[in-house]
Amino acid sequence: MKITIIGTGYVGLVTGACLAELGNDVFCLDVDQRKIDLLNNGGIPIHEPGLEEVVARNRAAGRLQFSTDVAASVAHGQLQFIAVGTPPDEDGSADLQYVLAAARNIGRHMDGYKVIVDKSTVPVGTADRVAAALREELRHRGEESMEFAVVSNPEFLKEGAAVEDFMRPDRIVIGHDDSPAGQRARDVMKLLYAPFNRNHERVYWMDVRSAEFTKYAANAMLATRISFMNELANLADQVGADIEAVRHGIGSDPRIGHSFLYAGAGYGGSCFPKDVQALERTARQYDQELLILRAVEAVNDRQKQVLGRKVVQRFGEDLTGMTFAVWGLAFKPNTDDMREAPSRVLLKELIERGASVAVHDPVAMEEAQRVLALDLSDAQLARVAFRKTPMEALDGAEALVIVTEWKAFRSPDFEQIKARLKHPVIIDGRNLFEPPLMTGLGIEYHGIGRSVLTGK
Ligand SMILES: NC(=O)C1=CN([C@@H]2O[C@H](COP(=O)(O)OP(=O)(O)OC[C@H]3O[C@@H](n4cnc5c(N)ncnc54)[C@H](O)[C@@H]3O)[C@@H](O)[C@H]2O)C=CC1
Ligand SMILES: O=C(O)[C@H]1O[C@H](OP(=O)(O)OP(=O)(O)OC[C@H]2O[C@@H](n3ccc(=O)[nH]c3=O)[C@H](O)[C@@H]2O)[C@H](O)[C@@H](O)[C@@H]1O
Repeated sequence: MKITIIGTGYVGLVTGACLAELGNDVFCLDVDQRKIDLLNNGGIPIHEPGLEEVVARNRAAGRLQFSTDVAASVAHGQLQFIAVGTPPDEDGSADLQYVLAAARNIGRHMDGYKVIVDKSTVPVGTADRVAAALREELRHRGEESMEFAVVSNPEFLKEGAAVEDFMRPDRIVIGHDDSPAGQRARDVMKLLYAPFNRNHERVYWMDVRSAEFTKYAANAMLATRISFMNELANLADQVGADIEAVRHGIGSDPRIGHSFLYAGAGYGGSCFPKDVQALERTARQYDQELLILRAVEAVNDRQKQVLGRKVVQRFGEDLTGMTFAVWGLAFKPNTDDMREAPSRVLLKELIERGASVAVHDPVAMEEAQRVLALDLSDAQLARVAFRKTPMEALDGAEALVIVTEWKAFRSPDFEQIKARLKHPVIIDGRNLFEPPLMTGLGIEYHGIGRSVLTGK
């Protein structure tokens, strides 16, 4: 099928590349000329396992092209995926300016039936606004009778596993209306997703508003589980229980399940924080307050400070003259994404208390330099040393603080850690190690919600 993807970011690029991999003819559009040039020169703007190979293979096969040419992009696909950003507005609601701009571009150039697919995460009711923007453009052209349908097809992929998630989705949610154009769109979408739906009934058909809502409900539920566990972990620290034992204990109940129950340094990334806020904002527009989600957000803001708090408890409020080693900067492993990363809150706190930091991340160091320049003053940034290896970050540091659970951090040489640090102290925001093992190695270990095992 001929498909246009508008917005070549995380979601757009992965969607475009994966649909091309299945034999479709895909045209990826972006307004960012540098991004398009990079892709046309064989580069990849994001770190995402497996993506580079899929893009290269399909470009070479002539099934995947990148361009900034709007008219050509509209002409190309009967399916027009909108995968542009929906960042938070000042009040926390989703900013729809890029989505609506994309819709208007389609309306300005289309010359026959199109299926517009809202892939971006957008508030309930957005499909109607997309349709209205498009219709207005058609009216300007005197083409108001031209047929189109807007369907909602939210994306559930995770960064760091995006290609895998897209190719083997747990579910595909598609919302369409019952008009003739909507029914026709359903047939087009059915054909598109047929390869994903061979053995299992993975596609959930519903009305458009329910599909839009499903995306927010999913992210809000996942964020709720994390905040719930983080809050209990802090209590476990107080009462002398082990949150990891508790996690196993409750996860074995199939009604609860094991996934997404890891206590840690708080959730970050481009989606949970913004989507929780946007759903709260939608509720407020209907004079309703989502009390649970307000708490989820507040707990997460507090949890992002947990590592700083543990450093202060151990080393005092004034950290002047001290250096701390920090492993992991990205908001999660296998990505270079630093959006809303808990490491940013930790680094700011340590530096404001007078400390210096020596940091290492396997892939996010370049991106970290960029975002930390926004978070910190020049003088503060001068106190951040970027180290090539995890071990180099340890030299002369008071303690090691772990923020991101990269695989490469899971089996370090503990003797070397002890030898390089001033004190054998690990403050672990992701519970990577077993506390009794650490004690046996002579390491003072501070996990999240595990104080019973360390006597801290
Ligand atoms: N990043 C993720 O893991 C996931 C993101 N989403 C949602 O997908 C949407 C996109 O997110 P990302 O891909 O992360 O954003 P992104 O910021 O990586 O990419 C968006 C792209 O759209 C381009 N763009 C903006 N306006 C445009 C226009 N009028 N025409 C063409 N291109 C335009 C931008 O230049 C940028 O390259 C958001 O709504 C997000 O919430 C959903 C699931 C997963
Ligand atoms: O809408 C989106 O953009 C995406 O948001 C999340 O994906 P993502 O943000 O890439 O990453 P996650 O793996 O969900 O992790 C989010 C944050 O939660 C934290 N987390 C996750 C799981 C857990 O048990 N504990 C925990 O603290 C991670 O460290 C990370 O900071 C969802 O998992 C995807 O399904 C969704 O498509």
